[in-house]
Amino acid sequence: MTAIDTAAAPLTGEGARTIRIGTRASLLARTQTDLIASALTEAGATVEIVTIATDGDRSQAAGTPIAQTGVGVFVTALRDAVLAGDIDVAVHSFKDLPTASVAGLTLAAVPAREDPRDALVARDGMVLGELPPGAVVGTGSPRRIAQIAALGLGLELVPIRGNVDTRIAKVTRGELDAVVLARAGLARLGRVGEATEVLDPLQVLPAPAQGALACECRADDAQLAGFLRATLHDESVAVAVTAERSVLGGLGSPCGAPVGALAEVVEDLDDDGRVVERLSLRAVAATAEGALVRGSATGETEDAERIGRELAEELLADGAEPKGLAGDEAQRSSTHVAPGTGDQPPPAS
Ligand SMILES: NCc1[nH]cc(CCC(=O)O)c1CC(=O)O
Repeated sequence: MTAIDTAAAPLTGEGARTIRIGTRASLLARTQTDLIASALTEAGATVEIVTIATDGDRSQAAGTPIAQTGVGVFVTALRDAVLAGDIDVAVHSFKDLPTASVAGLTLAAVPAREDPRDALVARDGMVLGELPPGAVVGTGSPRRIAQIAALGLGLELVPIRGNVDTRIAKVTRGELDAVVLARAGLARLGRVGEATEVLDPLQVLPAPAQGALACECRADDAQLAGFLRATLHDESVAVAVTAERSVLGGLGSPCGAPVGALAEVVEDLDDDGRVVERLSLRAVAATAEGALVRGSATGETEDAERIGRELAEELLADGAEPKGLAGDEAQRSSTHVAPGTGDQPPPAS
């Protein structure tokens, strides 16, 4: 790790240092990074966007199946660039981050979240319930597969990868009857109008942290971390995402396992009729047989981590598989996570 003298120059005003923000090359990643860059510029900072080609992007371009590209490929290159001092900030889709923290990096800000739900893009404007039995639905995510299969609609679920545009094009071209995607990706790309249904979390819970972003910087760059937090951070989102990811961690599952979780900070009345914030959390996990177990919990916002972990314990007691197979959508890499091996790094998704 290179030691960098960052404290000398201010972040705004006369003689300000330029904040270099790293992004993956995909249109969605660049759009998300632009959003963050605009907010920082608005706050008076000078920013530069640096595109980092990740191993995942390179192998995708070369046509390598995701199962051979290893874990965390979409995240590691960005993190390495921050640690090396090539960039100052990494903007990630939060749901792609492994639950383990990385030495030398700090999660400086969790910005406002997009609608976290999943969306269906189907031919002829259909919703899930209108698709005929045998209709072919593209999704490589074990979480989506488990929950959609459980609806008992007789749909054929087929693996699919690629960016948002590639996936929707398979429906437009008639190769698939429908695809399931994160609504947040569609919204950020200005294509939410192409969704034919937004899936009800009562039926399909989104991936932990879906729709949220994570802004990381070097842990020793306290000046920047403080600025990112002051400018971008949304504490309610951070609390919700903490609870959701704690379910994943509590199950011992890598991100991308067949685990759904959705938390919200809601207003409630305490015993004296005062308005208080409370955390509400729902989660779903698959059993080894592919059945679903569901649970929910509420509590104090400051207990987010414990609430998530305890809900995970309940799900385990109800038969949830302790370690699901890896891979939410593009990150599918089930060949990398052998059941029972406890010491592998968690794959990203
Ligand atoms: N696993 C890939 C991935 N990571 C983040 C998003 C979408 C944006 C988000 O969830 O914040 C997607 C695509 C998808 O699931 O459709």
